[in-house]
Amino acid sequence: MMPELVTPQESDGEVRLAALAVLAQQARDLVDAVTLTDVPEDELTAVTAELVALTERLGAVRREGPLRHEFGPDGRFRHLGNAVVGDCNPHALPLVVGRTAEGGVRADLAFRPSHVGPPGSVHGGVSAMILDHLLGEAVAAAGKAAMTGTLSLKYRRPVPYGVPLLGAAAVSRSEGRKTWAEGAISLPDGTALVEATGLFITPAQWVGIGTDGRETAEARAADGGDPVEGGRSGPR
Ligand SMILES: CCCCCCCC/C=C\CCCCCCCC(=O)SCCNC(=O)CCNC(=O)[C@H](O)C(C)(C)COP(=O)(O)OP(=O)(O)OC[C@H]1O[C@@H](n2cnc3c(N)ncnc32)[C@H](O)[C@@H]1OP(=O)(O)O
Repeated sequence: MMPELVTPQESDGEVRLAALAVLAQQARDLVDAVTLTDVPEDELTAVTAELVALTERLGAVRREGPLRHEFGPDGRFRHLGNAVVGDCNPHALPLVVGRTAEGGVRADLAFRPSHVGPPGSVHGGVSAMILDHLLGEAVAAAGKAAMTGTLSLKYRRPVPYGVPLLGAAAVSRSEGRKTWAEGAISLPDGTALVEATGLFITPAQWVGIGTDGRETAEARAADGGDPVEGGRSGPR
């Protein structure tokens, strides 16, 4: 039988989303446990059988797609399903990004053993994913809604997992629809492990849309001052 499709609008109360975030965290802990487990084979088989049953229970009612960009109850734009920052996405660290006094962004982070690539250190693609997002957040902090056009990485030293690290990024310049940003993942003492530069491009159809998905004041003025009711929908 086909599972029933439930749209986000029908199912997403804040209490349910909070429960989903707890489930996502448990799933992250499960991934760590799978990555590091050394229990005997029969126990692996028994746990797998239980996980098959749990997977079926969760899949009994499925939504059409991952959680979308939306406005939270505090009026802030959020994306709980995001692969890097989404509290409800088990794939996300999740990264908690804050703004700096200088207009850039920063985030404390610690990679998990499941992020391993080369012996004892984090996969370069995982570092790239984090830096892509941080640079994008820096661009958003500068008021630009944009997507990554190019991303260039300099891997200076192996990135360890399981230890506190710092991610930071800031915009370096902006020209029309193009914005350049740079950033790094560093040890707490400031030693840079991976450095990134990127070009972010505001898609032509996003011109006049702010980083909260709503029409900007400039665009409203150009349109004759009529605000867009409820804002345009964000990227899916
Ligand atoms: C509804 C609004 C809601 C707003 C929401 C804002 C949220 C902010 C909040 C929170 C921050 C979150 C942070 C996220 C961070 C993560 C970001 C990602 O991972 S993004 C996924 C990976 N990137 C893609 O999938 C892009 C795929 N590519 C495209 O969609 C297009 O190619 C795009 C938008 C990059 C360019 O398309 P065109 O049609 O606008 O571009 P054309 O008009 O042809 O070119 C404009 C100029 O840009 C250059 N250009 C175009 N693409 C380029 C590229 N890839 N690299 C370098 N230059 C490029 C061109 O040569 C041209 O330059 P010349 O004006 O001639 O000087």
